[in-house]
Amino acid sequence: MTTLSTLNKFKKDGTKFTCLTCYDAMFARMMDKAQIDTILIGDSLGMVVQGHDSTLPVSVDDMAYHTANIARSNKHALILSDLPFMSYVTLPEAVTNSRKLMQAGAHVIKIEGGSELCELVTTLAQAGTPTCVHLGLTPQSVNVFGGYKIQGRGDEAADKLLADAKAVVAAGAALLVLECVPAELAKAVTQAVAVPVIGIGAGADTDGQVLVMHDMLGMVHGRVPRFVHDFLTDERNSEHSIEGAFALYQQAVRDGSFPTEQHQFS
Ligand SMILES: Nc1nc(=O)c2c([nH]1)NC[C@@H]1CN(c3ccc(C(=O)N[C@@H](CCC(=O)O)C(=O)O)cc3)CN21
Ligand SMILES: CC(C)C(=O)C(=O)O
Ligand SMILES: [Mg+2]
Repeated sequence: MTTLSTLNKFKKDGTKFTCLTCYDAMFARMMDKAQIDTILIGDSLGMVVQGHDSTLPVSVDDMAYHTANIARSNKHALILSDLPFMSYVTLPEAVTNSRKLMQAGAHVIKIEGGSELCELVTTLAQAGTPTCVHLGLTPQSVNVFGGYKIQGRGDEAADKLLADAKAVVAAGAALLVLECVPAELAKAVTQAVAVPVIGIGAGADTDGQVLVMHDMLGMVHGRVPRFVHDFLTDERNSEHSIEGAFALYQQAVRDGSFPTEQHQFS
């Protein structure tokens, strides 16, 4: 069973670990077989499951439903669940909604933002709920960014992201996710904080990697993001099976063959 202690040990050892998004039982069982280290019930389910064009319509009840599906079906992975859009603006709301996801089976609550989350991070940690803070391209702010665009480019933006990362870790964040930031910045953040850092489109030097499951099985709607690799049709997955794709992803992240330079931004 993977715990936060396992991931902290991985960071110390330099053992790279995996995360995949998952929303239902059968895939969760296959991820258990492939020994995927951590699972994220991502609010990306709004796009890949519900058919919306952003993550904004997803509700806390949706997240709790999918979290419970996974918690019943996978006993190996550490389970992270996203608090969805506008469900953690005020402290009381954030606490109520975190409780729903923890009681549905999450082990860690993931929230998007920077140093403005510090008070919430501390409150949840004191109440027994570890947090993962998602920085960089935070999809719940797509309307602020004006699209899904790389973040943290330029000295000022990079300095702000590094300061945000340090602040939330000082406040008690247990994990970080860095999405679509230059690889050099992701490396600097990973070295600057004591907690494990999970990257997507953030280069090979973060402690862990995450992908949306559908993407890594070659099911992409629209343009294929740079950080996606299709592990289903990869020749190393000779049977082109779903379980083989999960196992290959686990192996490729562990042995450092994924991600490569073609999956990152500079
Ligand atoms: N299926 C899926 N995969 C994801 O990775 C994902 C979701 N859905 N939904 C929520 C967010 C949205 N994400 C996205 C979506 C698109 C790009 C994208 O097209 N990125 C461009 C970079 C643009 C730039 O250069 O600034 C790319 O080429 O990767 C990135 C992240 C990541 N998340
Ligand atoms: C892309 C990952 C990190 C995520 O937040 C999601 O799947 O919702
Ligand atoms: Mg998300």
